[in-house]
Amino acid sequence: MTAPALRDRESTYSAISMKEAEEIMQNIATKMTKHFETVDVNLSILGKVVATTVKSTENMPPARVSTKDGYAIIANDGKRNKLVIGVSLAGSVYDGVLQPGQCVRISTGGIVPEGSTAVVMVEHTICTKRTDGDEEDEIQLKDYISDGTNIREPGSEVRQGDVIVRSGAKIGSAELGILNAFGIKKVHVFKKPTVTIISTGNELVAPTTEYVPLGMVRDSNGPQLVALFKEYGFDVIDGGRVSDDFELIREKLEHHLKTSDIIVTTGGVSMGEKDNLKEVLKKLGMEIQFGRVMMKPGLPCTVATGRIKNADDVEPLLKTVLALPGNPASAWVCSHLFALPLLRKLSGYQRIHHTQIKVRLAENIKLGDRPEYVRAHLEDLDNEDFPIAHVTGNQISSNIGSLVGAMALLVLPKKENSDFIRKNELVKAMIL
Ligand SMILES: Nc1nc2c(c(=O)[nH]1)N[C@H]1C(S)=C(S)[C@@H](COP(=O)(O)OP(=O)(O)OC[C@H]3O[C@@H](n4cnc5c(N)ncnc54)[C@H](O)[C@@H]3O)O[C@H]1N2
Ligand code: MOO
Repeated sequence: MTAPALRDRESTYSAISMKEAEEIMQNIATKMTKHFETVDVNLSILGKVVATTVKSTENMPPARVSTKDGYAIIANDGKRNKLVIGVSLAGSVYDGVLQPGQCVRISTGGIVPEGSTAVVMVEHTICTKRTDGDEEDEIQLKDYISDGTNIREPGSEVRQGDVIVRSGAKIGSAELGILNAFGIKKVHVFKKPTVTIISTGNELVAPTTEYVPLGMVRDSNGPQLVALFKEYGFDVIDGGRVSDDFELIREKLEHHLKTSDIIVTTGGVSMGEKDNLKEVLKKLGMEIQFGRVMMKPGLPCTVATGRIKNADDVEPLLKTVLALPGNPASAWVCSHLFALPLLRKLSGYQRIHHTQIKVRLAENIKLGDRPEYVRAHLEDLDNEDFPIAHVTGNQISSNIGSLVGAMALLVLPKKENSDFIRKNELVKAMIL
């Protein structure tokens, strides 16, 4: 480690624009290996992305099915009175053949018997004869109906061989539903990448610490980021805390690089005399892709890549370390802007960035000398076309309170002609 008096007095990393940083991340995402797996169709696959298109193996519906409770009839037999000759309820099939002047009582989902051409709703009939007071013998149609009424034809919804879930689709309730409807037992999906979270800093103590000595800080970044990536459905390893010691950080990173695709660290990336992360990454043979980004919060946000051999991999794989600033708001915002899109891309998602909408400012906001991602709470008002954005308090990067209740990141430019962006102006917001 360099002695304080000999350290660089200017950062050796020029601050690149957000656009450049995003392009570099895109490039990394393209180069990193995607993993695949074949999994059983059950609830645990929610959120995974399908890698091989799934086609139906049968027609839906498989046979002619009634869409109403009523009577299967021959529509054009010219007879309004029909003899009730049997029953076809959902789950039990009438296997005779219908003749003119006959009908079969049928329920929604019941198989329409052979010979029948339509189903008349019970509401459109009168019972004209009954046995023992309760068994229907004959019904009368109030009106004639046409052929095909209230019948789902075989394959009318999905034909055998049709695509039911396309490659690239994220499995949600609808996809899980249709896979079950067709009895698909296994699907080939993108394997979710593994991300490890590590907090660095001599000052860190366990979040459960009751009396925190002066100068020490409870580690909130660790649990916060573990929770963030879990919230978005990724496989997260909690790598715990490590002091600012160069060797200890190196050992911890080396250990976790073997089992993770991505590591997110917090702390130790700025100009402090204990800010070792960039040097450790270089020592591990990784290439720093960028070391500062012209953004607030998150100026010293650092990303490095390197080919690392997994214990069981023959070929070394490209791994990425996102070394994020220790300030809680910086770590959280940079995780949203850089880590989540990368994780999504590796998981096979088509849309990797947060949705952007326009929102109306509830107050004046002072612009800074860097483009800024301001945390905001959104309110929907009946008489307003756009959601109203309320800033979540003091936006200093150390203010963890600014993250609570944040539903969006307002994308604000740096100050040019005006120091302020005014109340009621429309600005872009990333929905979280
Ligand atoms: N001379 C300069 N100083 C600083 C610069 C600069 O350009 N020149 N940049 C500032 C900016 S911007 C940021 S952001 C911070 C980032 O610093 P580091 O990444 O090196 O972070 P640390 O110094 O380790 O920590 C900053 C702050 O955050 C607290 N922290 C750290 N880890 C955690 C954690 N796991 N849980 C909760 N809080 C944490 C830490 O105690 C510090 O208060 O640097 C500026 N300085
Ligand atoms: O870039 Mo830092 O996150 O402003 O304090």
